[in-house]
Amino acid sequence: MSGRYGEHDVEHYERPRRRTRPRTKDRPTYADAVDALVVTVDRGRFTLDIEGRRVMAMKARPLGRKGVIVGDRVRVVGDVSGADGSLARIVEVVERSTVLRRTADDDDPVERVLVANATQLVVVTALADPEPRTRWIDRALVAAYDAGLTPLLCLTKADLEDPETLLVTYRSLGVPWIVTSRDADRSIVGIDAVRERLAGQTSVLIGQSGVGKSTLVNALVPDARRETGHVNAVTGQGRHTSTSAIMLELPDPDSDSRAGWIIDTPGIRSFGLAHVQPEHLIEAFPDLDEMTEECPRGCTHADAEPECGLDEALARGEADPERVASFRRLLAARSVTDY
Ligand SMILES: Nc1nc2c(ncn2[C@@H]2O[C@H](COP(=O)(O)OP(=O)(O)OP(=O)(O)O)[C@@H](O)[C@H]2O)c(=O)[nH]1
Ligand SMILES: [Zn+2]
Repeated sequence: MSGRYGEHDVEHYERPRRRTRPRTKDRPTYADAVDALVVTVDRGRFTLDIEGRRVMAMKARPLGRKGVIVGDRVRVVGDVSGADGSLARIVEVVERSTVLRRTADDDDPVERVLVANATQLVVVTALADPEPRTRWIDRALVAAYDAGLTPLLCLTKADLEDPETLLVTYRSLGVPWIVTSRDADRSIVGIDAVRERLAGQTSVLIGQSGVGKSTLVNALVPDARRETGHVNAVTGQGRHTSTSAIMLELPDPDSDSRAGWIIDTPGIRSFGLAHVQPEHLIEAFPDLDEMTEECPRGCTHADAEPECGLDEALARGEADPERVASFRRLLAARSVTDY
């Protein structure tokens, strides 16, 4: 740590006030700051990963009201030792490559940015117990496509129900999927395949209550509970963090290194999707997007739109009716409330 960035001179590297959107490049005053990754957020305190160390930090004043969320890559100054009682300061948030967000909805009145820089959204659904809810899956997929994350359907409890019934609904969308089940000895069949799909990725796992998400996380990250310290010894329940997201290292079983990152989302059960624009959603389906070039201005590409290019492509026999129908189902899922 350099004396220049001691405890008390935070103001000295405050940026000129007129610049509202700072870029990462021209910031010579932060030259001594180190790179870190935000792994948890809890009431204004941030747990960072710095070269494998866990370091507590808070926002420095220059950041103002700018949000810092799980998955953010940040620059920090101050005490970055991670020693007990130490506290570093976050002076900068590096531009995010992706942002997973939710609009305010019935469950949560505030629009939130949930997770930064994730690459994959793993939609965990049980094939039975509880019954799969396709509306909910559709909404999760919309959130993934809108955020630019690759979706992965993870279908659990295949020991209770054949996955085929559910898969027919998603095949024409081309959603990648993976199936797990529980063996007689209670081990999870398919966990190695899941691990392979998570390697090299930063994967957000979401699922409704009881689908087996914790079972998966515990199988993938053997010391997940210890690492997060989020399980209350009395109730066995996780303590709620303000973003309800926790970043965990996915160990590589064949080496000491890390295979990827998992972001568990206890408490995130729904997605408000009011922010999703049809024009943006269709970009996740380049073949369909191409067919909408001649659409009337403002066309949402929904069923009832007059002269929608999707209908014209269907009429010419150039579009797969099931794929168009599935895309339109996703479009409609943006605004349903009974999921
Ligand atoms: N039959 C069967 N049961 C499973 C499987 N995976 C998990 N379970 C059971 O399903 C129940 C719910 O699993 P959890 O991992 O706690 O589910 P969760 O999604 O984390 O649910 P919350 O804790 O409410 O968020 C538990 O009783 C598990 O033992 C599976 O592949 N097959
Ligand atoms: Zn259209």
